[in-house]
Amino acid sequence: MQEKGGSTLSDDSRTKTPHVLTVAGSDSGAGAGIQADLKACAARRVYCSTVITALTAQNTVGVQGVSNVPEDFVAQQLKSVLSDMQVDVVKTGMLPSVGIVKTLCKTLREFPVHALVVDPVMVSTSGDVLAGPSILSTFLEELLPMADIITPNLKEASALLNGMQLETVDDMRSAARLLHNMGPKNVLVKGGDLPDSSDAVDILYNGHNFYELRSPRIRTRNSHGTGCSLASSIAAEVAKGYPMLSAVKVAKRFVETALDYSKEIDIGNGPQGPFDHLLRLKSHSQACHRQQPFDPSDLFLYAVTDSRMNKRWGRSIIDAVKAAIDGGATIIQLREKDAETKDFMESAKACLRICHLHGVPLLINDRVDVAIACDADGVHVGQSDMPARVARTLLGPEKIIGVSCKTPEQAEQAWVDGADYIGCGGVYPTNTKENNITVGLNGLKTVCMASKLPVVAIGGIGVSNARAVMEICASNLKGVAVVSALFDRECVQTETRKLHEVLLGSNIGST
Ligand SMILES: Nc1ncnc2c1ncn2[C@@H]1O[C@H](COP(=O)(O)OP(=O)(O)OP(=O)(O)O)[C@@H](O)[C@H]1O
Ligand SMILES: Cc1ncc(CO)c(N)n1
Ligand SMILES: [Mg+2]
Repeated sequence: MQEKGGSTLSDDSRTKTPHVLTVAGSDSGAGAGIQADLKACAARRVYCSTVITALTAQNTVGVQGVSNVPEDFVAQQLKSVLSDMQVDVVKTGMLPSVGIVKTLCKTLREFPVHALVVDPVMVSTSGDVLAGPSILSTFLEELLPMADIITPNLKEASALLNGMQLETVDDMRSAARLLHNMGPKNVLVKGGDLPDSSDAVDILYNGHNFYELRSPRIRTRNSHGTGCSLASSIAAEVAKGYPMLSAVKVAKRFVETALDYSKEIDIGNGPQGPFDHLLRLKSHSQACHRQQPFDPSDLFLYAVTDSRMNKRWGRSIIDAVKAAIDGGATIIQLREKDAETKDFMESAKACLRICHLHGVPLLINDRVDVAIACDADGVHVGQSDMPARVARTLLGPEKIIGVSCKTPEQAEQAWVDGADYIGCGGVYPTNTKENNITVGLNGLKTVCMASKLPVVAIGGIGVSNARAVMEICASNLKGVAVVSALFDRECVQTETRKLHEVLLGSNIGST
């Protein structure tokens, strides 16, 4: 065992994080270059270090300026990274001078890596020159023979082949074969710019077989940086250990998915906008749905729907939610144990619109997938559902997570796992849950005292006993959660209103 930074991990027990080093130019608009590489690697879950070869002043209109990084400073960056970090794959983008290409090749001979992905960037889609023809011979003589794959677009393939005309998929095949003769193990000729093609067609050639990779062409303005992102994603998959053909297929599918997700993004006034690698950006109207972070006072009157009760009373889940909100419910949880997933998603989306219109948060019971798919405000999980810590990594920091707890130990775990509140019960016996152990008012009080989180009481609570529950006088008991007392009744709105009045008269209502 070796002492390392205070820990006693031996070297072979350190897990290896796949690592791509990108050697490329900065794009100030952040759609392409280093910035695209970082985002693509993050999206593909691979660590990415960066050696910057040039700064470009660039936006969605074009490239307004270029300033090369001095060759010896590129060398210094390369050495800093490669001498310390375990890089699996080097990916190159903009290499603006012969000196920089030579420096890179020399350093790679000194610090060999598992694979080299070369995106022979020369001209941006806007038509601006990023690496002039003077570098062609160094590319051909030194860099290409070291590459595991090169990924030229049509113009770049043509430039590397002395101006050969490339207009059809057959031309792309010929180009791939000729480029392969120059030494790289694989050649991917990208057809993003192929005229009149309803598909995005790329040709991969490994010296033995041709693979025609097709995906539907996404109709979008936001395709700036597709080339850089594709090459980085290939590097990321190779760094994980995938063979080249799988890596290219996954990378292409990734670019396609991100382009499709990003169709509506509106950044910049030029002809080619950036896309969203992380599939996370939202439009302003979507982002405004629910501005407030979780407020524990929302737990005041917590209505939990029940599909069987709705069926018994012949009401839709949407009508049930509407009536509860009209009666004064302050938060809604959809608990649909029997619904088909597709129906559940549709109803959840409709309920979400209603809840947001009234500023009421909507949580989904148990089904983290449904919560993510319809962008609900959060989830409520039980002790045998997905652990709150896992739900938190899936849902992100801003969503609400509640956990059912009966004991102080469970309440402590919910806190450690990053939950926002706990639901404690059953306080009283209930027929909503079979074989449910009742904790009683004493159990509720014990959990409240032990919990660092706000608590909502649940189980057999209604108009007749809500006051007694609130009178246990725990400052973190913020409200009551109810199912039958609202939804197993003729008029949901009336029952909710009655309960609301009782709660207002209790000590939390008055504080
Ligand atoms: N509209 C589109 N829909 C789907 N896939 C696309 C689209 N445009 C490009 N692609 C794919 O994206 C990848 C990059 O191809 P492209 O030919 O655009 O590279 P490039 O010109 O080097 O990119 P850049 O715009 O960064 O310079 C390829 O796999 C290509 O098939
Ligand atoms: C910095 C940089 N690298 C690569 C490209 C090619 O998309 C670009 N436009 N800018
Ligand atoms: Mg292009």
